[in-house]
Amino acid sequence: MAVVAAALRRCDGLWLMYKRPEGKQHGGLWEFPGGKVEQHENPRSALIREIDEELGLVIDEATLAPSGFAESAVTSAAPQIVISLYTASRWTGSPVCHEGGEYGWFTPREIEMLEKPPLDVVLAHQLFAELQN
Ligand SMILES: Nc1nc2c([nH]c(=O)n2[C@H]2C[C@H](O)[C@@H](COP(=O)(O)OP(=O)(O)OP(=O)(O)O)O2)c(=O)[nH]1
Repeated sequence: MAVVAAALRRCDGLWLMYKRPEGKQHGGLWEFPGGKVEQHENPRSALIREIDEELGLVIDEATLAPSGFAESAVTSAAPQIVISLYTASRWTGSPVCHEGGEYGWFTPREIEMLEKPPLDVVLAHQLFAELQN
């Protein structure tokens, strides 16, 4: 299953993380916001839809920059998840959690400490290691 996620960077250098609503898979954990790519969509249009639905932010496709990739193990128990991460530093609007959950703005060091779903741990490592180089 293809999943897309956004690393939203504010001009003061803080990054947005989304806390998934309790009761959902990975409820209460902090992730890079995003969701599943539907059949008729490409990854960027899916991400723009998800960020609008989840947080009410409007992002221009052209400003998204690919910045990470993670995949779950292949097993017979569940479909494999493949997540593509895109960075954005421009959008329109202020975040509002339309689907429950909450959001916060964090430094990379704070994000390392947040409790995250397994693939978001990988994405955070990749993103912040790349930025330090
Ligand atoms: N971000 C993230 N998602 C993961 C991980 N592992 C894993 O199975 N997923 C799954 C959970 C969801 O099925 C999907 C992310 O899509 P989503 O955010 O739209 O999920 P959701 O439960 O809100 O969607 P829905 O079924 O309610 O439509 O990826 C992980 O480590 N990080």
